[in-house]
Amino acid sequence: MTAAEVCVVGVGYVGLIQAVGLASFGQKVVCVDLDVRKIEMLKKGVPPIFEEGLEETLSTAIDDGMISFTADIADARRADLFFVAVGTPTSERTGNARLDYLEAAVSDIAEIAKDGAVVVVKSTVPIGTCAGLQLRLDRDHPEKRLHIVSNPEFLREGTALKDFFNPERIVIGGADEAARERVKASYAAFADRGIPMILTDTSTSETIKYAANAFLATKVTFINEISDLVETVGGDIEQVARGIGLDSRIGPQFLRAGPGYGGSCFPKDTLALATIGRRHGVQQQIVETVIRINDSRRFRILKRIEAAMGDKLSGKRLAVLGLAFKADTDDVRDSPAVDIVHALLEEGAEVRSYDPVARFAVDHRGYSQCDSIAAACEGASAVLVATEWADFKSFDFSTIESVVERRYIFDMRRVVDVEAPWAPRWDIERIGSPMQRATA
Ligand SMILES: NC(=O)C1=CN([C@@H]2O[C@H](COP(=O)(O)OP(=O)(O)OC[C@H]3O[C@@H](n4cnc5c(N)ncnc54)[C@H](O)[C@@H]3O)[C@@H](O)[C@H]2O)C=CC1
Ligand SMILES: O=C(O)[C@H]1O[C@H](OP(=O)(O)OP(=O)(O)OC[C@H]2O[C@@H](n3ccc(=O)[nH]c3=O)[C@H](O)[C@@H]2O)[C@H](O)[C@@H](O)[C@@H]1O
Repeated sequence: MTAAEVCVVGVGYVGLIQAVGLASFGQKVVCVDLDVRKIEMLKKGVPPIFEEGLEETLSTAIDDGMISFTADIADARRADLFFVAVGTPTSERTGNARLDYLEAAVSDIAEIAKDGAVVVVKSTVPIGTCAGLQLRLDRDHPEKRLHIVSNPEFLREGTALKDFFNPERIVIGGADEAARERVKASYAAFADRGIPMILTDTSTSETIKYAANAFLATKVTFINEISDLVETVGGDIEQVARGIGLDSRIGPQFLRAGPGYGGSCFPKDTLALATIGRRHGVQQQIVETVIRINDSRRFRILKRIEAAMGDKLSGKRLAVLGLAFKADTDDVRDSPAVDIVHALLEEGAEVRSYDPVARFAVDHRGYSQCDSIAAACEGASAVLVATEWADFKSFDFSTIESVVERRYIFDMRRVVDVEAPWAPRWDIERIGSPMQRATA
C-alpha cells in the first residue's frame, strides 16, 4: 500500500516549512497555493522566502519525489490530511484576525476531500474558529464526515526549520479522537523523541497559541520599559536582563531590549487577543497595555534621535541599517525599521537604507535602498542600526569614517561593538544605556 498523501494549503513561511518538514519524515506532500508565481518558483526548487537551510531541504524533498506543487486543489484529492496555513491578517475594521482566506481554503478542501478527511488549522485563529468551521462542514458536507483539528504553529522566522525539527511541544486540539490521533501520527517522529504532545479541545489549543505570543510580547515590552528606566537612572540593560534571566523562573530569552516587537505575528496576535477579550466581556488589560506601550515605542525612539541631532531632522541625511523586522529573515511585515524609515521621511529627512536580504520600496522622494553599508552611510549625519544582522555586529565602522557627515550611531539593537578600537572616535547611543561620547 502507498503512503497516504498529505496536503498543505498555503505555502508561505509556515506552510512551506511544514511541507518540507513532513516530506523529510517520508510523507508524500502536495502543496497548494493560489499564488501561481510562488508555485512556479517552488516547482523549480526556488524558495520564495529567505530562510536558513530551506533551499537545500526543499531540493532534497523534490529530488526524492516527496513533494509537489500545484495551484489546483483538485490535485490533492487523494490526501486524507490537509494542513491549512493561509494568512489571518488583522482586520482594519475589527482588529481581529481575518478569516476569509481560511474559510475559502476550507471550502475548497471540502469540495474535493474524500470521506473522513481531516482538516488541520495551522493558521493562528480566534478562539472558537475551529468549532465554527466544524459546524459549517457538518452543515454543508454532512455526507463526508470531515473533521477540523487545531494544530497551532510555534516556529520563528529565521530559525523556522530548526524550530520545526526541534519543537518544544506539539498542540493538537479536536473534538474527534480518531482525527486527533491521525494528526498525532503525522508527528510520530517527535513522539518517538519524547516531545510533549498536548491533546486537547480546539478552544484550548487556539488559546494556547494566542497566550504564548501575548506572553512573549509582554516579556519583550517589560524589558523595554526597564530599558527606558536604565537610560535615565543609569546602568546597563544587558546586565539587568542577564541578572534577572539567570533566575530560572524568569529565563534568559526574550529579554533583549529593542525598538519594540514587530513582525507578522506579535502585533496582529496581541491585537486579536485584546479584541477577543473585549468581545467576550473579559478585557485583557495586560495585553492592551502592552500593545499601547509597544505602539508608542517607535515615537519615543524618534524623539531620542531628534534630541541627539539637535531637534531638526528635516534636511538631514540618515542611514538606516536593517529593514527586516528582525535578523535572518526577509520579512518586513510590521517591521520597526520600516516604521522608523517612514517616520524619518515624514520629518523631512533623507533616508538611505541597507539590508543584507530584505527589500522595501517606499514611494517617497529622499529614500533610497543601497547595496552596501558604506553606500547607505554616505553623507549621513546619523547611522541608525534597526535590525540585529550579524553583518552589523562585525562591521568595522572605521572604514566609513571618511564618508559620514557625523560619527554618530544610534543602535536600537545593541549589536554594535562598543569595545572596538574605532568606537572611541564615535558618539554611540544605544537602547538601554546612556550615550557613550567620543573621546578620541
Ligand atoms: N510567519 C510565522 O512565523 C508564523 C505564522 N503563523 C500563522 O500562520 C499563518 C500563515 O502565516 P504565514 O505563513 O506567515 O503567511 P504567508 O502570507 O507567508 O503565507 C500564506 C500563503 O497562503 C496562500 N493562500 C491564501 N489563501 C489561500 C487559499 N484559499 N488557498 C491556497 N493558498 C492560499 C497565500 O498565497 C500565501 O502564499 C498565519 O495565521 C500566521 O499567524 C504561526 C506561526 C508562525
Ligand atoms: O506566531 C508567530 O508567528 C510566531 O511569532 C514569534 O516569532 P517571530 O515573529 O518569527 O519572531 P520573534 O523572534 O518571536 O520576534 C518577535 C519580535 O519581538 C522582538 N524581540 C524578540 C525577542 C527579544 O528578546 N526582543 C525583541 O525585541 C523581535 O525583534 C521581533 O520584532 C514567536 O516567537 C513564535 O513562537 C511564533 O510562532
